[in-house]
Amino acid sequence: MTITAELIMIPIPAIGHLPPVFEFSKRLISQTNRLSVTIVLIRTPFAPEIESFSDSLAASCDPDRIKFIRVSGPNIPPLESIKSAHTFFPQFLDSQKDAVREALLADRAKQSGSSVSTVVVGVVADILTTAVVEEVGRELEAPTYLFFPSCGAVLSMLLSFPAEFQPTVAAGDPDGEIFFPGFVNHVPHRMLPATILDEEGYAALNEHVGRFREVKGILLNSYEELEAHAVESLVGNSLLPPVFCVGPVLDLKGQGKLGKTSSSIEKIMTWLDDQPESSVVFLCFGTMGRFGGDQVGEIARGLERSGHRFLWALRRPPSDYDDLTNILPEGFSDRTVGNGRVVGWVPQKAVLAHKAVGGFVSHCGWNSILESLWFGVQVAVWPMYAEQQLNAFQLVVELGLATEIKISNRMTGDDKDIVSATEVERGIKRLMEEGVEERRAKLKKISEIARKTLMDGGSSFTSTNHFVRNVLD
Ligand SMILES: O=c1ccn([C@@H]2O[C@H](COP(=O)(O)OP(=O)(O)O[C@H]3O[C@H](CO)[C@@H](O)[C@H](O)[C@H]3O)[C@@H](O)[C@H]2O)c(=O)[nH]1
Repeated sequence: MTITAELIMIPIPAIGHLPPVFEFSKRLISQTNRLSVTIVLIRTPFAPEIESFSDSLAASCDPDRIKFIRVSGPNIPPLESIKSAHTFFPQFLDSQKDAVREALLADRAKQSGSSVSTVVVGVVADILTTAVVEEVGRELEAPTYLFFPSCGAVLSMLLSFPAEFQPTVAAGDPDGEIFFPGFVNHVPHRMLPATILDEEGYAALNEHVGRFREVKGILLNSYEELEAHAVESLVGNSLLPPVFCVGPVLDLKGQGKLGKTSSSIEKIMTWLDDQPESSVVFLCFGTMGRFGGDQVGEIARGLERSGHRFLWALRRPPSDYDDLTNILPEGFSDRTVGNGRVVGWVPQKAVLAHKAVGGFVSHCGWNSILESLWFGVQVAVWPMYAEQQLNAFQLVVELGLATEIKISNRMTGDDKDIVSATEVERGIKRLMEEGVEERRAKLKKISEIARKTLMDGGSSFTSTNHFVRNVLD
C-alpha cells in the first residue's frame, strides 16, 4: 500500500478567498511530490454562484494530487440566534463543523481497503473557519495551520489587538489614533474595520484570532520585501507561531470563471486594444462592492469631468445589472461613448495586464492590491468594507505606493457617506496626472520583486519549502 501525506484546506467559500487557496495547493504539489491536498468546499446558500466558480477552479487542478470535498451543512442559522450583522457569516461557518467533520471521516473510511492511503499532516484554516478546523484537527489528530489571505500589517494588528472590546475606540473619536506593531504610523480609529467597532463582531472575530495563536504555522499571502516592517513584527515575535510569507499567491490565468460570455470579455479587450498606452483608468470594486444610485451618479460625473478614458466595472453583486440605462445619469453613455465603457464583471487580471491601463481605482481587497503590484499598475484607493481601509492605509501611508480617492471610506449600504463628483474628479486627476512617473518607477521595481520572490531561491519560494518541511517533519 502507498501512503502519502495529505494536507486539508478549508477556505471561506467566497470569490476573494478560493483562488489563492487553489493556487497555493498547486504550488505545494509542484514544490514537493510527498504531499497531496484536499480542499473542502462548504456550500453556501447566500452565494450559489460560488459552486460553478469553484468548479472552474477545480478543473485546472491535477485530480491525482488535489481532491475536493463538497459539504452541505445546516442552512442559515435561526434568526434569533444571530448576534449582530457582523456575526451572521461567522456563525454560519461555525455551524458547518459537524458536517465537515462527518464528510472528512467518510472520506477516510473510503480509503480503508484501497491501495492508496494518506496520513493527514495538517488542516489549514481561513480567517473565519478556525472553529471548523479546530474540530477536524482534533478528530483527525492533526496539527492546524492558518492561511491568512490579507496583508501582514492586518495580521499583525489582529494578533496584537486587546482581548477586550474597546468602547472608546468604538465610540469613534474622529481624531483618535492607535498604535499597532505592524504599522510604522499610528492608525486613525476611522480606519478600523466596522467589525472591530461592533461589540458582538469584535468578540466573534477575537475567538478566531485566539485560535490563530494556537496553530502550528501561519501562511501569509504577502512577501517580506513588500511589507518588511509588518513581517518583522510577526517573524520577530517569539510568542507567535512561525509565519511563512508565501505570496503573492495569485490565480494569474484567471481560472475562476463567473458567468460572463467569452464574446463580452472579448469586446472589453478589443476596446482596450484600441486605446493609447497607459491612458485608461480602470475602476473595479471587487466581488461585493456596490453603490446606491446617488453614488453612481457622483462617480459618473466625476469621471466625465476628469476627461480621462475609463473602464468601469459597475456591478450589482453577485451579478451584473441587466440594463445600465436607468442606473447612469441621463445622457452619460452618449456623451462618453468615445471615451469610456461601463461594464459588469471583468477579467480583472487580464485588464490590469493590458498596456492601455494606466491607473486603477480599487476597493483595496488584498487580491486586487497584489494583482496591481504584480502588473505594476498604480492605484487610487477607495476602500469599502472589511479590512480594506487598512490595506489602503498600508499602500498609501506606510508604503507610499498609491494615491487616494478617499482613504477612510466605509460602505454604509445606503447613500449617507457619498464621495462627491469633485472628490472623484480630483482623485482621478491626481492618479493620472501628478507624480505618475515616480510612482510607476517604484511599482516597476515592486513588480520585478514580486516575480523574483516566487522563483527558485526567492524568499516566498524558500518560505513555501520551509512550510512543507514544517508539515512533513
Ligand atoms: O469584476 C471583477 C471583480 C473582481 N475580480 C477578481 O476577484 C478578486 C477579488 O478579490 P479582492 O480584490 O481581494 O476583493 P474581495 O472579493 O472583496 O475580497 C475579500 O477577500 C479579500 C481577501 O481576504 C479581502 O482583502 C477583502 O477585503 C474581502 O472583501 C480578484 O482576484 C479580482 O481580480 C474580477 O476578476 N473581476
